[in-house]
Amino acid sequence: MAPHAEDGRGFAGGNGTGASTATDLFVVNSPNVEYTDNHIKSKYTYRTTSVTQGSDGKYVATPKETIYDFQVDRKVPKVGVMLVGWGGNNGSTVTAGIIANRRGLVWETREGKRAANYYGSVIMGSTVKLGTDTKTGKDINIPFQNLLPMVHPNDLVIGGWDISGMSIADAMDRAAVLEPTLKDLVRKEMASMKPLPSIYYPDFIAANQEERADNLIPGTKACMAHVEQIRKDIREFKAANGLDKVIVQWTANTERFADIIEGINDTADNLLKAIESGHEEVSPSTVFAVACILENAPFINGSPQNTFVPGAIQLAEKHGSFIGGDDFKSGQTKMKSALVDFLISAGIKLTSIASYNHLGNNDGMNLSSQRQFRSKEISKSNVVDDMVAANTVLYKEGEHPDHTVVIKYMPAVGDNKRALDEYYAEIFMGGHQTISIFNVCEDSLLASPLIIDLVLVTEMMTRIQWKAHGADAADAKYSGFHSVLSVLSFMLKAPLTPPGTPVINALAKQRAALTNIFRACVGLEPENDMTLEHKLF
Ligand SMILES: NC(=O)c1ccc[n+]([C@@H]2O[C@H](COP(=O)([O-])OP(=O)(O)OC[C@H]3O[C@@H](n4cnc5c(N)ncnc54)[C@H](O)[C@@H]3O)[C@@H](O)[C@H]2O)c1
Ligand SMILES: O=P([O-])([O-])O[C@@H]1[C@@H](O)[C@H](O)[C@@H](O)[C@H](O)[C@@H]1O
Repeated sequence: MAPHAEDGRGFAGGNGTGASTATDLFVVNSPNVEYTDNHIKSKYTYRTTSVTQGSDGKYVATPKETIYDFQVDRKVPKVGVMLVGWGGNNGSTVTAGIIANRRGLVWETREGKRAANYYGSVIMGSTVKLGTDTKTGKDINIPFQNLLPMVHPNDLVIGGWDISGMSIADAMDRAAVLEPTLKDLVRKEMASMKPLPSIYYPDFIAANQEERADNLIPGTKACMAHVEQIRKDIREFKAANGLDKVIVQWTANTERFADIIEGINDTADNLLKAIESGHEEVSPSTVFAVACILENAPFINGSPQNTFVPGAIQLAEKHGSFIGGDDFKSGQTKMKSALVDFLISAGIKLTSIASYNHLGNNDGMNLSSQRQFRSKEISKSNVVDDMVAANTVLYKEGEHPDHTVVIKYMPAVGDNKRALDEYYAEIFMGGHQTISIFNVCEDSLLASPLIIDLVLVTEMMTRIQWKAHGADAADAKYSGFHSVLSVLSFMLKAPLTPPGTPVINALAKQRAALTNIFRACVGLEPENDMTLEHKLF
């Protein structure tokens, strides 16, 4: 069958934007779920197990039920996404990809025709189990994008900033990621796309980035004028495109970590004062985060630096703005977060992980600078901590596998990042298992779908509200989720979580959390894979 563009709009109806809504594909038949013109309302019983430990050391496990009311706004808004670093490999590639999907493009390659798709997007390219067919007993799986009334990426309006003034068409050529035949089909549209000037504080990214910095807002350190300019840019982009909301993502270069300094970036008020006073330790990404928080535009950090200093998190909480991060989880780390989960939960004692990769794109060039590499080393190294700590059978308190991360800049391979990993483990009776992986990850083609997923999920979260259910909560008002969107963790290497809450890196758990929170919003139980209906008869 000739390839065709897969935009996942295969269902009739929808909300005018072409995207399907949950009611187009399924309806939940439950006394706990109510559909109105504007909302899906559900009463959801959240079941957990509380554990205490007696003086004898014995655990006591007590099942616990908490009832929530969820409310989902069914109106799919017109959404814009503004990328910081729009002219980069990721920014230009995701832009071309959305245009190609929107237009249903098919292009020639050496292996034959290829059609636009959203492979690599968990929302657009995967399915979730709705339930079991009462007649056949078989699973009924539906596209993830239809679980809730989500924005369709084809409808996203894209813009953004870059310190390089190159048009997005020229940036696409500079990135050298996409086939020439595809580039030719989108070039005209992208040639008219010009990134807005951005802020550039040289000390935060590698010196080798200076030569592309020709599209700048004046000033080389934080100031309120920069915050206000970014806020103005967001407002003007929103107005010019008739948008209902804007989501901002950092896909600009990896910055060095900022020092956390008491009195400077430890609280919201101190951070705002530090920006006003032009403190040199406030990074461009933190300035963007502050601007977005104050403009109530969700801000997602796709890079590993500590953009969200404590003051930024506190400011987001104070304003009820959404933030999320850090660092797209695209290739080597995504594989690691699944493989380590498998090994350790299978009772295999992983004792060392050697992760090496080399790449030749501009990201790699920036990371060839030690301080920027250090940011990436941190985000790539912490991904196993939760899985190790959870298995006290294999690991004593504080014991963990050796873990080395190496990144080398090798221009020749361009965006086709090579990831070489060795996993070494102890197995039964003194044996060892060695797993060696060679993984060519086309960096920007793996990251672009994550940028899309982060927009779609973040936007959906702005339309989900909750309140406690029950008589004593009769006057309770609906609220949004916590400002720090830990639900985004599936797409991120170093998931940011609300202060004091645990970080979950196991990939399967992250996906289950996302799926089951969305299921709860339509009154469906979490997927538990027990399939007792196939065992008890
Ligand atoms: N697979 C992946 O590609 C992947 C995975 C995880 C994280 N990341 C991170 O995503 C980011 C982008 O990756 P990329 O391959 O597109 O890199 P890139 O170097 O091609 O693009 C970064 C862009 O940011 C611009 N820039 C730098 N500082 C800026 C600022 N202050 N304001 C606006 N623009 C600025 C640069 O001019 C460049 O165009 C990097 O930080 C990278 O570490 C990428
Ligand atoms: O996501 P992942 O493949 O583990 O990590 C990748 C690194 O290996 C790579 O060096 C870097 O350039 C990318 O930005 C990305 O962070």
